[in-house]
Amino acid sequence: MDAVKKLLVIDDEPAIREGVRRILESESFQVETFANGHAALERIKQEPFDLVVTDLKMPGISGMEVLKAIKEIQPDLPVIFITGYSSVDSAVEVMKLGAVDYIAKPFTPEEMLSTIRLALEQRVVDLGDLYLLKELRDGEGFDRFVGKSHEMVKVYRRIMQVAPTDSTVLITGESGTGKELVARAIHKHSQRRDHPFVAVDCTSLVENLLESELFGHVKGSFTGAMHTKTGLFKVAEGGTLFLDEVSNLSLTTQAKLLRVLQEREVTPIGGTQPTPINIRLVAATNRSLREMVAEGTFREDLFFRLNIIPMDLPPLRERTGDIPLLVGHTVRTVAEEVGKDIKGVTAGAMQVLQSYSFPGNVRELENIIERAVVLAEDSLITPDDLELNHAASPTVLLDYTAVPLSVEELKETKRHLREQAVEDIEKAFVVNALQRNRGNITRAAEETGMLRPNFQAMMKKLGISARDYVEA
Ligand SMILES: Nc1ncnc2c1ncn2[C@@H]1O[C@H](COP(=O)(O)OP(=O)(O)OP(=O)(O)O)[C@@H](O)[C@H]1O
Repeated sequence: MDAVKKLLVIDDEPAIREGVRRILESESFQVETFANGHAALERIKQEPFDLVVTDLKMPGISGMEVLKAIKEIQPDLPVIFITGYSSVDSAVEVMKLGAVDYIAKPFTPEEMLSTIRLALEQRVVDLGDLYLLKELRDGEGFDRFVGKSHEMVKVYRRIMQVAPTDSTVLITGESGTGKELVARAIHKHSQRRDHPFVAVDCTSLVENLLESELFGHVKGSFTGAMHTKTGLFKVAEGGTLFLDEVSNLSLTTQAKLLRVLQEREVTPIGGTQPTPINIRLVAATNRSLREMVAEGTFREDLFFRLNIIPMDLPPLRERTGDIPLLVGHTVRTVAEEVGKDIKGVTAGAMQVLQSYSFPGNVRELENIIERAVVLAEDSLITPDDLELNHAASPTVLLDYTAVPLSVEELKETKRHLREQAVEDIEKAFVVNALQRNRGNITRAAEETGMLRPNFQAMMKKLGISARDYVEA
C-alpha cells in the first residue's frame, strides 16, 4: 500500500484551515496546519512533505513568497494555492512560477480532493526518477524490461518523461531491441492506459489491405469488401496506436497517413464521412527514416510529424553488462515453462554469450536460451548447448557478399542484407509461436501480441504453413 501522504495547509482564516483539515483527513491524509507562512516554512525545513496547500493572500508573508521559499528548501514539493475568485488571474500567474494548481473559493470537498489527487499524481511524474530508482532497486529492470545498464536507464527515464504527454513518439532501434516493449510501456504509464493499445505491423500486409486495416472500409468499396470494417485508428480510440516498421509504408500510404495525422480525422476507404480520432501515436522503425528521406523513399513532412519525441534503443552488443541479467531471467522463465530444472549457464557459456554480437538482439538471446534450455542435459547450460558456432553473424554474411562498387550497389546490398536478417528472425519468431501453440494461428497471434491477419500475412510472406506445427 502507498505510504500515507503528508500535507501541509497554510491559511490565516481558522475556519478554512480547519475545513480543509477535515476534508483531507477524511481521505486518510496526514495533515498539519499553520496560520502563517513563517511557521510553515520552519516546519518544512525540519522534514519533507508531499504537498502544500496555501492561501494566496495572507497578512505578513504572502502565498507567492511561501512558494519562492519552498523552491529553495524542497524544490520538488508541489504547492497548491487557495484563491478568492477575484484573484484567479494572479493564481494563473503564480502557476507559471511553479505552483502546480489552484482552488478558487468557495470550493466543495470533491474539488479540493480531486485537485490534490491530481497534484500528487503529477508529482510521481515529475519525480519519475524516484519511481524508477525503486523499480531498479527492487527488480531486474523496469516494467517488463530486464537490464540496469546506463543505456537502458536512459530509456526508462525517457519512457516516464514522455508517457504522461500526448506527443507522438518515434522509436528507432535494430530488430529485437524492445521497440514494441517501449511502446507498450509508454501506453501503460499514460492517462490512456484504460483504453486500447493497438499494434500494427506495417511490413505484414500489402498496401491495399494495410490501408483498409488502418482506415477501415465501407461495404462494397472494393472486391472482397463484404462487410463494413472499422479501421484500427477507430479501434484504438482513446488509446494508443503503435505503427511498427513505418519505414515499410508505401509513399501512397504515407500520404494518407500524413493527412489523417494533420486533420486528426479518418475517412474509411469508399466512405465520404470523416470521423474525428483521439489516439496517441507511437511509431517504430529499424531503418533510419532520415536516410530514407534523403533517398526519397520516406516523406520528409511525415518524418517531422512522427519524430516529435525520438527514442533510440541501444543494440544489445553495446550494453553487454545487461547480458547476465537477461540470460538469468530467460533461463528461469523458459525452464519453468518447459518444466526442466536448469539453474543457469556455465562461466564458459556466459563468456561466449558476452562476446557474441546478437544481430537479432534480445529476441535472439531469448531464442538461443530457449533452444539451449531444451537441449541441456545438465543443470547448467554449456557453450555447446548454445549452438552459436554456426550462427550467421554480420561478418560471416559479409564474406559471402560481393563488395559493392557504386553507391547504388551499396544501397542495394544494404537493403538485401537487411531483408535477409529480418527474414531469418521473422521466420524464427513465427515458427516459434506456432510451435508453442501447436499450429493454432489465432492463439499464436494473440500470444505474440499481433493481430491475426497480420500474423497470417507474415506466415504467407515467409512461406510458413500452420499445418506443419499441428500435432499428429
Ligand atoms: N530490455 C529487455 N528486457 C527484456 N526483454 C526484452 C528487452 N528488450 C526486448 N525484449 C524482448 O525481446 C523480444 C523482442 O522485443 P520487441 O518485439 O519489443 O522488439 P522490436 O524492437 O519491436 O523488434 P522488431 O523490430 O523485430 O519488431 C520480446 O520478446 C521482448 O519481450
